[in-house]
Amino acid sequence: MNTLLKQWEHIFKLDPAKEITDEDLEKICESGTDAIIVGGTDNITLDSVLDLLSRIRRYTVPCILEISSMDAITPGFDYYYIPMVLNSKEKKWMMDMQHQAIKDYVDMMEFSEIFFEGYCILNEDAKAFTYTNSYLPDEEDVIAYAYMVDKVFHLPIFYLEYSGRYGDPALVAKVKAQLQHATLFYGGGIETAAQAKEMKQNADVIVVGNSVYTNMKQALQTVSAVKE
Ligand SMILES: CC(C)=CCC/C(C)=C/CC/C(C)=C/CC/C(C)=C/CC/C(C)=C/CC/C(C)=C/CC/C(C)=C/COP(=O)(O)OP(=O)(O)O
Ligand SMILES: O=P(O)(O)OC[C@@H](O)CO
Ligand SMILES: [Mg+2]
Repeated sequence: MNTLLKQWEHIFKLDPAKEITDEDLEKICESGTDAIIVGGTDNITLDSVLDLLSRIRRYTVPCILEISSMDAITPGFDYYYIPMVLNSKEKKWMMDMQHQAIKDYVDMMEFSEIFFEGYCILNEDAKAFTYTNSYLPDEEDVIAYAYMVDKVFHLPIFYLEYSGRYGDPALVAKVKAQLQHATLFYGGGIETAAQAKEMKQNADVIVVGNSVYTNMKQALQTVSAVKE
């Protein structure tokens, strides 16, 4: 277990398919956030990942590649996060893509840098939801997935993903109560300091993505909101 995971509270997720100016990137990297995840669902190319990586590397903030495509895997990141989508209706998004990638990359995999994430995608309008052919689980399903991540698969991360929409704080609290080992990531629709604070009351780590591209000033305020 990487002890950093237990210390982190706030992460920005930057999408290589979206534009960000050098000035805004500097503000994000120097914001006091604990790490930057590079990731998104579609149009992720090796060139765009490498470009963003080299720009983030001007700063000391830890940089993680969240792998969504086999075409955009590259060395040079501090850590690699690998999603496994628990509520996909297709086994390939939970098991088969990861299985094939391990066959292809096993000789290059440094397991102390690689973290598998049990993903539960709860926003039907998120690209990742459609892309992975997921279904909408009810509360009992979500709690059971949390149990499986924590006690069956022993994954380091359970990721409650509402990408693009602010989620249900009460459900986050129930999931948190279920977890003894896994670190709980919450991501989705966090735009304000108040929302960041509310979700951080139960999630171990909050992830802020889209608001970097829609309201930078507010996005930056989410860092101090969880670290006060
Ligand atoms: C060369 C080298 C040193 C390699 C290092 C070794 C290494 C790390 C090898 C990798 C091994 C491995 C097991 C790879 C896995 C490969 C893979 C493609 C797995 C499938 C992942 C997956 C389930 C993808 C589906 C999409 C998804 C869940 C993406 C997660 C990110 C996410 C949810 C983004 C937000 O999406 P959304 O908001 O809906 O959309 P946009 O932001 O784009 O609008
Ligand atoms: O883009 P937002 O809605 O902030 O979500 C963050 C992250 O969980 C996306 O994978
Ligand atoms: Mg997004």
